[in-house]
Amino acid sequence: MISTASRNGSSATAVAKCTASTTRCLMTMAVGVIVGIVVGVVVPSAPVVLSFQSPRPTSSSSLSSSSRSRSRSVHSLSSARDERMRGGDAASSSYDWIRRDFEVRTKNGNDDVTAASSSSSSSSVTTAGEVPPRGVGGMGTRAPSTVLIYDTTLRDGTQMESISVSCDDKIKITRRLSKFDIDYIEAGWPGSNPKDEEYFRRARAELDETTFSRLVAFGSTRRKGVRACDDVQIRTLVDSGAPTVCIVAKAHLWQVTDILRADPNENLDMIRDSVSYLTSQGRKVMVDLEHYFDGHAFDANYAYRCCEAALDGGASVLVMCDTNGGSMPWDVERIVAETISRFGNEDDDDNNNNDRETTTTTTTFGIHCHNDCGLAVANSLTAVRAGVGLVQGTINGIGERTGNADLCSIIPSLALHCDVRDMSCKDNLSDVTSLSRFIDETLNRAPNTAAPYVGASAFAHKGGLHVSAIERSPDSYQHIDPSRVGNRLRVLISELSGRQNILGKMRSLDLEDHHDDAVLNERALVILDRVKRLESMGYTFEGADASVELMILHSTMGYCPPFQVLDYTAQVYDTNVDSASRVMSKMERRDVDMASSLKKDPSLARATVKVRVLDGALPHDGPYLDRLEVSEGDGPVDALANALKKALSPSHPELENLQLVDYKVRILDPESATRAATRVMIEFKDVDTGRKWTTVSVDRNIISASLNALVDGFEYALRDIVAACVVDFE
Ligand SMILES: CC(=O)SCCNC(=O)CCNC(=O)[C@H](O)C(C)(C)COP(=O)(O)OP(=O)(O)OC[C@H]1O[C@@H](n2cnc3c(N)ncnc32)[C@H](O)[C@@H]1OP(=O)(O)O
Ligand SMILES: CC(C)C(=O)C(=O)O
Repeated sequence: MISTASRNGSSATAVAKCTASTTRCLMTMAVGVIVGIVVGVVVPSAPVVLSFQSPRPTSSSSLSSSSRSRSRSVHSLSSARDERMRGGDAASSSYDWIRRDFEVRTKNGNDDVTAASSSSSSSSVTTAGEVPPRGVGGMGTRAPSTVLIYDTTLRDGTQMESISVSCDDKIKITRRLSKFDIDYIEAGWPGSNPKDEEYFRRARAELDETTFSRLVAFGSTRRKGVRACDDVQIRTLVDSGAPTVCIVAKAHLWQVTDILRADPNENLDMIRDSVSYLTSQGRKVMVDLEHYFDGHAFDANYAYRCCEAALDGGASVLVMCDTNGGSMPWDVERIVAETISRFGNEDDDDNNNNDRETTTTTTTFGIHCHNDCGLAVANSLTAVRAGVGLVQGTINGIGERTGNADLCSIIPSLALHCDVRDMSCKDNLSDVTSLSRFIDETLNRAPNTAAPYVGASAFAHKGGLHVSAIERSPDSYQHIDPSRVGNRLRVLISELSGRQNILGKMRSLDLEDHHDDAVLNERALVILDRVKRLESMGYTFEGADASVELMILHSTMGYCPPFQVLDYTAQVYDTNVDSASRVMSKMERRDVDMASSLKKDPSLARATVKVRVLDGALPHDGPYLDRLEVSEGDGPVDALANALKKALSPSHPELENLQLVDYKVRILDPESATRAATRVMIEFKDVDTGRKWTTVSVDRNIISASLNALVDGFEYALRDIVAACVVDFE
């Protein structure tokens, strides 16, 4: 009932004989290897057999002996080209990305970016080797020297679409924020739901006198017509046990009359009574003045009366909120400055009392911004410049609608670009990237790779001109040293790369097997040319570091891949055929197929893989063995991966730790329908070390593209062995 066919690759004979001296090169003959594949989908009366021949793409093929000699003969290239290559002054550049990072700054005895910029800002002339000033710095005279950070990830953050956090995760996040020395953690609204009530019960034990952060319970002013002491919601705030409570109060006259539908004076009473009752219960009270900026524009006097009511009640922090996120930075600056000059303590140097332990006397002003115009961070920093001493925000900027001000941008900006001297979490700045990723991970969100400071792309350099410049000084295209926020510089390889992208990558891999710059340059140009050509065919290398690394390894003298696929077959069986040959309806058939694929029936696909594999220890003149294995799987790619692992593991048991974690397929020219070129990207993980890497391959045959991406992934897993080969060679 099942019929299949296989076809041996012609390469088997091409590499059949090898002596010890030729062993080194044997595995490098992958170019031109023809592998055969058969995909057979069998139905009872009419077996269908599709067969393809697909050469292994040359992206990860090794440098053949002829191409090696090409690499050796680069000195003979035209002198004009040599000149161009040498123009890069490669001999004098160390290109040691991380270690040399900001060497210039430390050489000048100045390790502080802010100080560097402000201290030298009067001079516009720099001498060679000096990092020029950024031009502006500091926050002006009204900015306080101390800024308190108030995190509302667990309250406003959870008001974002698609975010929901369990009580356990809330506790986990609280611990992590406290470890970062966040001053205040607003963790929920105990009057809102049982989960938040439970959270406060449990969190009391977590955040006690010994922990740095102060826990805040959030709520609102009392309801109309109810005494504060009788208001159920206010009661839950007290019962939460949180030492600090923050209540939202309407500060916009129109919102009061038309939305809350309260008398303006009653709203003032609601604010005053609520604050006063909560302070009488021993709580430190903060008031979030909702719609403050719009309310100020509508009727500044009423907005001020709301401030007065809160102060009368004994509030210690007044937070001005840009609730709808529509305020411009200049309006924020003006309104904050006007408010602080009206209510701030003129005798206080900072116009603010930013002592987080204070419960009465002078007032701290705070800011809470939403990101509806993409200005939440700018508005928050502007408010600090105008005098506020407490900034509310969330990790990664999550929050209602388009989110809140992102503390992962605000904290580093205050620490590195402004004159804020005193901020509790400043000493933990290098932990901010890890904090950001922890929150995304816990909330099950895909990280924003372009996030300032903490995103994976925040210090990733792609354009050739940029990379060539940062080779001379990372300052040329970076506003800070990434390590200050726990991030790292990355160089991406793509069709927009220049020679320096490749050279940088080669050096970062420590594969400088040749000390002649001209040879390295030429090799970089060959690889660059190849990258550009392959990307024009649909490859994309910037997300496939492992394939890039292998391409470089394959161009390195002395490199021999640890194995080579000689041929393979992949077969797909249809075991759901009704033996009585009953004709099934389309729907019926689909149900049967779906049921069996969900059962994960491993006999649905079968693959064979024949490999020539380096067996034994280094140096690499150990024996090469041919091994043929067959495996089944949930589909042809799964079966191929299993067969490959089975064939290689006896020689390389470390491959048992290899796990496929992602498999992405993209059709590149959909107009070609089923003939379309397919890009396959596979992500692998070493379960032992947790390390991940991604490979890419493109082919019109999806099975072939998949196999090639698999081969790269397996070869990459063995790169330490092959890297040792390279060093051994010279
Ligand atoms: C700008 C902000 O982000 S504020 C925080 C917003 N966050 C949330 O709303 C999340 C948690 N919310 C909840 O769980 C619920 O909405 C609750 C428990 C607070 C209230 O639920 P309910 O009692 O069913 O009321 P509902 O949500 O339908 O309406 C809100 C009520 O609060 C009133 N209200 C709104 N703001 C205030 C305020 N500052 N002070 C007093 N009452 C207020 C509204 O007028 C309305 O009362 P009304 O219908 O009598 O006029
Ligand atoms: C409750 C306050 C702080 C709020 O979320 C807002 O006004 O946006």
